[in-house]
Amino acid sequence: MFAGYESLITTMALTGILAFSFHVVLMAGQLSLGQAGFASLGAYISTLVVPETPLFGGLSPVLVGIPVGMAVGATAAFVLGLPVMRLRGVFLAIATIAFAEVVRILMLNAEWTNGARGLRLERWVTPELAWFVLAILVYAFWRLGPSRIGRAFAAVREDEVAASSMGVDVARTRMTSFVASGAIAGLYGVLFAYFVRRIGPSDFGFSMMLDGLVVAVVGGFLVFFGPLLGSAFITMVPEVQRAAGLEAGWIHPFVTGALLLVVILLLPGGLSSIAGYLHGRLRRSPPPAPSTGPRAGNEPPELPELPAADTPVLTLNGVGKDYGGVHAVHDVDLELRAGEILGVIGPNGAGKTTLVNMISGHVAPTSGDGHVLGRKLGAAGGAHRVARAGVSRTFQHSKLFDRLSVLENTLVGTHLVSKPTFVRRLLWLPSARRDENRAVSQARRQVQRVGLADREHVPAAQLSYGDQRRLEIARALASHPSLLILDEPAAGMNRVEAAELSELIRSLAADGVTIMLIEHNVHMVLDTCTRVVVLNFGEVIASGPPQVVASDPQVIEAYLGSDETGREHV
Ligand SMILES: Nc1ncnc2c1ncn2[C@@H]1O[C@H](COP(=O)(O)OP(=O)(O)OP(=O)(O)O)[C@@H](O)[C@H]1O
Repeated sequence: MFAGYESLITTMALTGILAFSFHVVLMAGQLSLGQAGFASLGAYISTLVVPETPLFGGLSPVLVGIPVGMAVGATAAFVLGLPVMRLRGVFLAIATIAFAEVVRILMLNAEWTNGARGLRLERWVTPELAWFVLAILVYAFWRLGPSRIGRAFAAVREDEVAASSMGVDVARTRMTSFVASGAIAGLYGVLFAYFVRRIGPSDFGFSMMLDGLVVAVVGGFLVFFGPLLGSAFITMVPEVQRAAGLEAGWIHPFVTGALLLVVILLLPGGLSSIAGYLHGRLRRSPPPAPSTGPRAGNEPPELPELPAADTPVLTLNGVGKDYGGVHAVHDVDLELRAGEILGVIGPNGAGKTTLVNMISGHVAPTSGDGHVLGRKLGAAGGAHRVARAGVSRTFQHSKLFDRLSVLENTLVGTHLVSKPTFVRRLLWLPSARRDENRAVSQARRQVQRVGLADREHVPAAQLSYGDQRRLEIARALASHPSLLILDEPAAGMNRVEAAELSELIRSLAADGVTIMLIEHNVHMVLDTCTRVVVLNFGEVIASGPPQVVASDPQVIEAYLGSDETGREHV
């Protein structure tokens, strides 16, 4: 069927498959290069089980090896992931390269692998089979993108701290993408082995890692068809070279390297981002929501009850946090009851952000104890578990997912109130669409609530500063929090915008949300809050109704009357 081109066509598909094993970790913001090791283990171990004759009905024996190779790759990734998943960036890359090298040396010295001479195998992989497997992968990644786990990958890639405060279990999400990468690399290993007919340890060396990475990066990891484009492009380089009569061996690596450089410098989203750009330009109407979009009559997901008015939401007893010799927060006692709007004010460096970081689980206290929504402060598990208890927050310095749109950012916020959809999306089950629509509906409500409905498809990075603050609030609201912590939400807003924000906060409290507002805009705090706490040098120096606190001489001395803060005075 592909007379004369079988090799080229199969190589293109196999390269695409290899690139997907890099794509899935890049999607979650990780640079792993251990795929050569997973592929090697998958390939060698599958040779122990793949029969030497066709299966019943003439099916390719490699079909037996595929699940084995995938299971081996996934298991190896899981075992390796346990120690290395705590590493980031270049350290993760180095650790995974070391793993691949260890596997290569083991295979080189083992007897059953035939050492450097390698193993001779039958060719059981046809172009049709290779492309069939690649098509399944493309389909799976297409369905993955707008699913709940796909959004979690994107959130972890864009900002791990923000992702965890939306309830995304960052460690688990990173491990999931790593194990998926191992499974796909194992799959590649099996197909590669039964295509080239002879495998040796050197086939799974550094150049294989680089090839896979280059294809994934050149194709682009923000769009599901990136590896497909990348492999088509890179595989064609030697063909074009041959057609042009350029036989020199250095041309291929040179062109590949140059291409990688051009993409990194000029096209960080890879070749597939051009397609995405053209798609956006050609479309007159705004692009659709990342999932199927809500339909008339869509209900938001089932949301848990908020705590009844006046029940304790937060209790702190003598809580403190030291950084070396700095007492960022010292001996703070605080109680917050459902329905309250608590303002926290104080000069720069007073400890406000450290206090909320302890409450939201991003920082562990060094002294004292406390409970937030029934969860012990500083308990193991991290910020995503605090979020699961019902705490949601914004950050002093915006932590938006810059490359995601307004709606996509807010959809990540629905993580805790939506259901996993990936497997059901693969099977095209109507319940997956219904659940996605519910999540979109929940997200849209929050986007509307903060006044960003007309910008829901704009990437977060392109919003004005004030709109970014609003988007952070929408994203925090999407999880239907019992306690909403707003860290300087009015920073950069003008008086009108701040007044609108104040109105929004009051309406949220009227709906039963308990709010903690850290703000330097004292007018706004006094207008909005039911109670105010003043921090100075990490300690509470005043607490009570806004007007009482505002006239406290100690507060005037420490904060309100001090010109050095440069803040608005009462
Ligand atoms: N990670 C850290 N390591 C060392 N010191 C820190 C750290 N985080 C905060 N601090 C110190 O703790 C103190 C309190 O800082 P924090 O950011 O909580 O104050 P803040 O009231 O939020 O200030 P601002 O209004 O400027 O945001 C400051 O002295 C700060 O330098």
